[in-house]
Amino acid sequence: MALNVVTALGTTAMEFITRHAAAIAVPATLILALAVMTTIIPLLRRSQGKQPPSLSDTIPFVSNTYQYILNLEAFLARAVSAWGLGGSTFSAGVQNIQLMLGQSNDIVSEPFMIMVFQNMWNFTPEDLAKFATDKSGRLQHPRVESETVPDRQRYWHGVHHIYSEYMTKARYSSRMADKYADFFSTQLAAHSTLDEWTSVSLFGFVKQSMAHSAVAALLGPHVLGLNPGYVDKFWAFDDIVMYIPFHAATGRYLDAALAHFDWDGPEAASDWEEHFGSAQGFMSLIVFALNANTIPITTWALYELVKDPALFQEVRAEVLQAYIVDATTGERKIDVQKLTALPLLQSIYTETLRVHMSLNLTREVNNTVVVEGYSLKKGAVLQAITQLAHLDEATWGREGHPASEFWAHRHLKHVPRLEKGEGGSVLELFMAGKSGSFVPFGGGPSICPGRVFAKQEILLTLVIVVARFDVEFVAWTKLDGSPLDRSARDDATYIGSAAVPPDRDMKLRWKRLW
Ligand code: HEM
Repeated sequence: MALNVVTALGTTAMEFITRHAAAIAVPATLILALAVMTTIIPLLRRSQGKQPPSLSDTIPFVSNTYQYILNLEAFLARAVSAWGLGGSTFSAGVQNIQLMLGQSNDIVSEPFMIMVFQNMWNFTPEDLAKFATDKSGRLQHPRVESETVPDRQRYWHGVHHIYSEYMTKARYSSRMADKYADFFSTQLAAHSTLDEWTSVSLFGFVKQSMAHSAVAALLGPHVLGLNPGYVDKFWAFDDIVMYIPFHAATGRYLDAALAHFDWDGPEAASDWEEHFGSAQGFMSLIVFALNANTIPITTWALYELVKDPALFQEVRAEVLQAYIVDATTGERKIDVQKLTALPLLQSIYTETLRVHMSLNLTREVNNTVVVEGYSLKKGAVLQAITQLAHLDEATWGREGHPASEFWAHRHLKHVPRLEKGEGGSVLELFMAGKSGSFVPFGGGPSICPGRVFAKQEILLTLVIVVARFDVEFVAWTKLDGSPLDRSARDDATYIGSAAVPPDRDMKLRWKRLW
């Protein structure tokens, strides 16, 4: 049962947790153990026995709050084992996830997004009020009760329209991906030498160079020139340390972009313009921090490749097929269409997202719905925990390769070449029947609109490094570069909220081949 029901603040256990955590600074693990033992475990047992609890019994926490006072990593690990997911129990969970993430007016994401706009994105009260009063929904047709709302006051639909018309369209994301590949190649050239070995701290390098290149591709390069240290401010924001300087820096970029942009000129109709970046860049500002997902995922994939030289060579042989030679310039270029069809690379991408994406997808009940006999009333908050779906042993486990571990070949199968009469077999990506168990980008009207670009960005980064560099592992270090004798693990502070970055850096040496 990967559907987690959360009531609003005010349930008894929640009050207990918040009051005691604040007043007597009880260690987080103790509070967690108490919450799990006294409330959650009995509820889980009961729910397995199919006796619907009353709403006042529902699992008592609110993710934002418990993230700060409880040990969410330990809680989720406990939940995975306590639920004992597998077989028919989990297939019920998958249906619940699909129900929750579907295109429905009964279960919606808007109240959660308003909380995010207010707490993370510094929306003015006026703008917040516009979104809060628009009940017409995100879809093209307004909800029945809002049919008279004029189009220009359908703010949610406006945002959704930009996502679907610009962010997810291949025309724009491919243009942005091309720009990204150019910027990233320039970064790589500046941090390596042809035919000579250079030392690099991989995570530190990827954090700077990928963020720099993605920002330049998304918003145009001027944001970086106008704001020295923009990427550092972004990471400080990501740590929720200094978010005001980051918003101020973005504001400076917007002011300058608006001052320089010629709305009547040819740029107004182009796919990519240097002041605004792509047409999607402007509207993507409010969710820019989500770009942080691509960098941890790419870093983990690179860690796996560097740790395993045989896998590195296998991937290199595959990705070289995605390069084409430009007939006019003689330069080698990546064919993005070919890239997204390479089975091993896709399996590694899927596997990295499966293992390291940890987000509690959140929705609110808008009209009463009945789920497996549980009546969920308006205002109840629902969470689908990606980790429960992604780490389910029955769905993902293979002999010698438990679901909790990365395995590059997990999503591949050999398909006979019979139709071509050539004999033998080819490798193909195999995800049949697993879509409900793999939700790194969420679903429904709120599904991540950056997913097309994100995939291109991640795959391009992996291909460029693997094809053009010889790489040797040197040592694991702490994030500040100091020595350490253990390998990287998920940084527990990100569990439940995003793609989880590694808690350690990898020192390596690399040599650029071309
Ligand atoms: C590996 C990379 C990424 C992952 C795993 C990821 C994941 C997600 C998830 C899980 C959501 C919430 C979906 C839901 O509630 O159903 C989301 C929302 C969003 N993402 Fe991404 N994301 C990634 C990259 C990106 C990029 C590169 C962009 C922008 C270019 C982006 C823009 C957004 C936006 C705008 C939303 C909010 C959608 C809304 O208004 O509801 N994401 N993302």
